[in-house]
Amino acid sequence: MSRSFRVRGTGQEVRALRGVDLTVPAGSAVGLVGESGSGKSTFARIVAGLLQPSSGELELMGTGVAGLPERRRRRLAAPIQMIFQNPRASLNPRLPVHRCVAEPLLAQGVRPARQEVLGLLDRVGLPARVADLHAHELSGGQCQRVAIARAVAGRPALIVADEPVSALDVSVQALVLNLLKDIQEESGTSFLFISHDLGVVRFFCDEVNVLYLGQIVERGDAESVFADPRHPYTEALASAVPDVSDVPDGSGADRSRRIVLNGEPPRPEQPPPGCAFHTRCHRRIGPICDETAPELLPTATGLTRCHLRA
Ligand SMILES: Nc1ncnc2c1ncn2[C@@H]1O[C@H](COP(=O)(O)OP(=O)(O)OP(=O)(O)O)[C@@H](O)[C@H]1O
Repeated sequence: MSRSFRVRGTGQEVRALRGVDLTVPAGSAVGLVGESGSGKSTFARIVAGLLQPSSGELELMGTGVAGLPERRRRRLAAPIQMIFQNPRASLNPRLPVHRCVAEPLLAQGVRPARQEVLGLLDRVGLPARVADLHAHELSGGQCQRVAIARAVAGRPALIVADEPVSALDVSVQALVLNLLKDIQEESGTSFLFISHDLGVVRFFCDEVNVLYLGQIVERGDAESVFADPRHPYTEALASAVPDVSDVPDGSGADRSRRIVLNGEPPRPEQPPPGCAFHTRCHRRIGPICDETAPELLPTATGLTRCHLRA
């Protein structure tokens, strides 16, 4: 699917997504990784029904949603829950925590018993007293736990987690990630997991999709994409992930292997001709990269969009 925006003032068109085709199979965790502006949130918002694609179609549980009456579309989308980057902003500040958590159930016409809500809070590691507090009385990590309790309350088929740990302190990130992983493994809920951090996506996901300027440039199972990246952009992302086994004192990344990309990503309203990545690529092989857009083609382990490694 594709999605464009008109920039106010200039009237220029931003092609935020350019033919992104992605499936989240039941029970699996699919990751979408890329820099800021690559189109990750646009994709998440389309899946969550907050935005329409400009072309292409979203299918939920095998049914295309385009042209469906609103009530039917809502019913199809009911088993989808979102977890956002900013946990405090995603909770209604006027409601106590127990009401925030109960929201998806109330939307389904079910009024949960207090005990059920306390059980959900317990599942995300929060004590019962938190139920009567408001978002402003909680830490960022606690807010994200509440948001997770709310997301799982209605037993969703799919959770779209858009940068769920990026706004949290590093010390809390691992706790929240482990919690999400436990939930995924216990409940079999499918996840579309979005992050700019390939290390986080590798930990969480079965399959990884790498997005660059609104296009998927690599897809494969998480371990192969990380250990044997086929696209130079993925290679650079992977090299930035600290590998404690690389350095004698185990303190962080081996900087000698780190690939630093040249410059900022090009502006999405003016993507470069040829391969969109050629302006920053450390493996550019010649004019073909500057002039001809590579297709997303199969490799031994997945798909890649690169003249060099297809
Ligand atoms: N409503 C909008 N109007 C105009 N341009 C938009 C709109 N929403 C997104 N864009 C543009 O689309 C491109 C993709 O944005 P998107 O937020 O999907 O990227 P992202 O990968 O999620 O980045 P970030 O991590 O910074 O949120 C960006 O260039 C952004 O400026």
